[in-house]
Amino acid sequence: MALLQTSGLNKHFGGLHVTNDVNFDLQPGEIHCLIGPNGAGKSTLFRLILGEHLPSSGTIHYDGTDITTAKPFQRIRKGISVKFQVPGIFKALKVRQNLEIALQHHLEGHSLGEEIDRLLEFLNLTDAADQLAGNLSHGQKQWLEIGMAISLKPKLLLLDEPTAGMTPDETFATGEMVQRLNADGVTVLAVEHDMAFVRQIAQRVTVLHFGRIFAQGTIDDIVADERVAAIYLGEGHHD
Ligand SMILES: Nc1ncnc2c1ncn2[C@@H]1O[C@H](COP(=O)(O)OP(=O)(O)OP(=O)(O)O)[C@@H](O)[C@H]1O
Repeated sequence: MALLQTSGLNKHFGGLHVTNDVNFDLQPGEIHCLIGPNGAGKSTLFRLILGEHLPSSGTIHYDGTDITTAKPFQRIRKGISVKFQVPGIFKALKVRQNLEIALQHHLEGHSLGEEIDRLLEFLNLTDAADQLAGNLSHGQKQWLEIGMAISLKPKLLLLDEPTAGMTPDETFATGEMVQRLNADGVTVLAVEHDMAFVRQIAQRVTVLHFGRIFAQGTIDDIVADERVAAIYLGEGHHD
């Protein structure tokens, strides 16, 4: 059974039909990348899954229950977590303190310290633990964001362009991080423009175009699909 399934999902903003009859599934344990030209409706589909938008019609099932109208916090409680592009870290606090805030609701004392150390190591941030978060490099800030998002031990992690603005080395390290998370059982859905990163992590790729699922398959299927190449033609580089 799918971990997440959207059925006949539609979203209109006034006269604009941004999500168009989307039947999209995520299988438990997969890393899935969502790609498509600018304005294809990727962010809108994310926000529908998170409950930040409600669909105009259609349903969303997650982990055996209908969450179509569930509030965002109810979805978070069910194990859906997100890392957006816009930083949500506390820049004036140390890296360690940021993780402490994220973790303190469900851990305390000794186990809190241990979990922070484990997360710091996982995020390649052990050496930066006592730096102010605002002084981290761009890539390190994104990793701290990922740390905040995974502190709740989600079943499903949504990543919105996780490598935007990163150096190739940071991008590759992020891919390894996502793969380690996935090896721990986390299902991942990433919106991403960097095809090298998509190739590194994706087990399955969905292409959205004008709000519809245009193609789906492995990265090799997608790269070999001339129809997919055609929809990107004429589009400037996006990053
Ligand atoms: N709240 C909103 N109100 C009105 N129109 C919206 C709203 N959110 C998105 N749109 C429109 O829906 C379309 C799809 O936007 P969306 O951000 O989902 O695309 P995207 O594939 O994520 O694009 P990008 O790759 O540029 O981030 C765009 O035309 C956008 O202007």
